[in-house]
Amino acid sequence: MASSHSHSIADIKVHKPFSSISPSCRFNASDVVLRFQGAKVLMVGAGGIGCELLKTLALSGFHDIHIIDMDTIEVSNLNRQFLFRQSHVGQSKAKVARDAVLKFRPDISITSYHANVKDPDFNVDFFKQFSVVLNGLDNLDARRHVNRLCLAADVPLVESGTTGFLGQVTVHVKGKTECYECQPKPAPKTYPVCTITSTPSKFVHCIVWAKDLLFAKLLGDKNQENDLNVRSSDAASSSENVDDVFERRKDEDIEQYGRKIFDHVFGYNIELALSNEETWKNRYRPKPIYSKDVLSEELAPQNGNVDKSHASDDELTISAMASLGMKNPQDIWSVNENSRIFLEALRLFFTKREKEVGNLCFDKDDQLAVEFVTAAANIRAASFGIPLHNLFEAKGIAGNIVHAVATTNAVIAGLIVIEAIKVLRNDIKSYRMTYCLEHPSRNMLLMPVEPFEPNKSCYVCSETPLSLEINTNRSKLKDLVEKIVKAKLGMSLPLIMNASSLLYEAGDVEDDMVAIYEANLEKVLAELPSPVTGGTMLTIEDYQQELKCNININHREEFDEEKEPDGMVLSGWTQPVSTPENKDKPIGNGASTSDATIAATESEKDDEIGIVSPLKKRKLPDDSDISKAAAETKNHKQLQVIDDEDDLVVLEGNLDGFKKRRL
Ligand SMILES: Nc1ncnc2c1ncn2[C@@H]1O[C@H](COP(=O)(O)OP(=O)(O)OP(=O)(O)O)[C@@H](O)[C@H]1O
Ligand SMILES: [Zn+2]
Repeated sequence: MASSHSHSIADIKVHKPFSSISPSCRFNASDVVLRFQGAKVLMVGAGGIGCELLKTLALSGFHDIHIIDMDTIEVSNLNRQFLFRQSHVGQSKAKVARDAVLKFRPDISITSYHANVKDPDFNVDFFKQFSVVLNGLDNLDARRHVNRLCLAADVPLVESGTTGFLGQVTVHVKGKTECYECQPKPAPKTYPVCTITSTPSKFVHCIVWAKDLLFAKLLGDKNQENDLNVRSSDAASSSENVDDVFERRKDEDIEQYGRKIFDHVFGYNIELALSNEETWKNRYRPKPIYSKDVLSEELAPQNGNVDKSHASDDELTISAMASLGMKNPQDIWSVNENSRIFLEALRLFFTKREKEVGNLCFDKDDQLAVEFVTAAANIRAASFGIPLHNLFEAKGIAGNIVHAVATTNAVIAGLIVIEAIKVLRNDIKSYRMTYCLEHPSRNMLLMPVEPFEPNKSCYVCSETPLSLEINTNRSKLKDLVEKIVKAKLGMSLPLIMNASSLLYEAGDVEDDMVAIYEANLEKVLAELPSPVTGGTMLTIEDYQQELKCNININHREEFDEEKEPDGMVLSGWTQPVSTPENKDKPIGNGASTSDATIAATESEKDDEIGIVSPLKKRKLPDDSDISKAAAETKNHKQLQVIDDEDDLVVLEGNLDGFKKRRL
């Protein structure tokens, strides 16, 4: 490798893989190699992006890579997580990924951790040992956690995400660029409970009802609050405790029980709802459906006539479709077929998976659960005049599935490594956040944008994020409240890692007082949306009514949709914030879709994730910026697409004299 760098050649160990990418790279090669050798890299996530990333890092000359992933390999990962094979199913992703890469790069060091990155072992000191952290995660919660640890440890973070054809890579360096949380990340779309329980108008509403209410009520934790019966319990006669309907009596035949549930939720509840004329003045009036109307007694006799020979005893393969001889997940079932699947799935849960009943959570990889939810959603859809969907579609909606595209992951992994190299070179001026687009924009498929500066009012990375005004004359109380609020709102970096346990100094305040304030504050703070996006006044009173303190929180700016560029809306990452449907509801923390609120990401065809056109550009480079960026990356391999032709064309090498290569 030709180099005029001042290090002696003996210092420079040139690695074949690196030399193979270096000719088109404007980095000073020897400098980078040296840094690579000393660089200790932490990767979080060994999934779709992670597998690509580990391979690219290893082939780019990185020598010391640590990788954390909490998952084991599933069959559904094999189509794109190419380091894994069928025989690895059930094994640790981090470990198998490590072993696979060591086979072709035996001379490097890869350390794997089969663990949750939120484990306390991965603390600030652990993070401090790394030169850069690279995220290949799939959820907001873990991303936030890593962001905060990187800030606390002062280690640069390269963050990434993909959804189908869309992808994003961003660089977060404390004090230099915005942190991952400088811009609030909107929560998954939520639906008002009444839309779900009473007035569904889209298939996704029926799916949410079937999954989060009916499935949860019949098969999940009985102690969880559940709005399934919200309407009927309002109107129910006092003679019947409606909750008893869902309990299976000891002597009750499973077929009888299934029909009782069916008639209650699809028949009786709809009739009750219809009794409120006001609701239906401007709406489609739903039709009650009773089992006797859609199923003849012979079709589903008391003891069942189904062919059970198909049903396997392996939990995740027990299938109502198999047991009814229905094979194609892309067939749309009739109401009769949906009703048979509904009853059969319920029967199979209560007979073959009895032990799990009461503990089940919906899982898109659980065949029987998907069948049950598909059937229940379809019967409800039929009742409300909503078009029925097949199992494949219903599964996609229920599991918020946007099919992963392996190529996007590979492109994003490459970009992560490019940014990591810039970070190691401390080449701040050339940091870019890069968007991978579904359709080329201004002839570009990859859209580089200069990173933002830190948001001065970001409550995570700025020094004085929230102003607290505490009106109390007892300074100890003031301290305590401040600490608790800090811990709860995540304002102080090391403390937020312990958000669940409140921090106070022993001896400051008496224990019983602390307990009282804790309880009271927990309650108040729990109501705060997080991240906070609107002005809120907290009033905290202690139980003894002796003290009163008001906390006035000056919130950072509201999320500005205008700043988000076209089409860059990633599930669980960057999404539009509010829709008329949910604008009155507080925005949750987006970390989970399984909490008490009914949440789902809209993924119906007519409203697909990622195609959000009304949004304006964020801080896109103007044409001169683009040519500047192009000039800066002149010698890089460029991946671009010409959009005036249908064929995908890759521009290779230097942009001045590029040659087109047809794919
Ligand atoms: N808190 C966490 N600690 C460690 N690893 C995590 C954490 N959260 C997510 N991950 C890992 O991040 C990876 C994300 O990869 P990816 O987006 O490809 O998801 P997947 O679970 O492999 O695939 P899919 O969800 O599409 O079936 C997963 O392997 C997951 O285990
Ligand atoms: Zn920030």
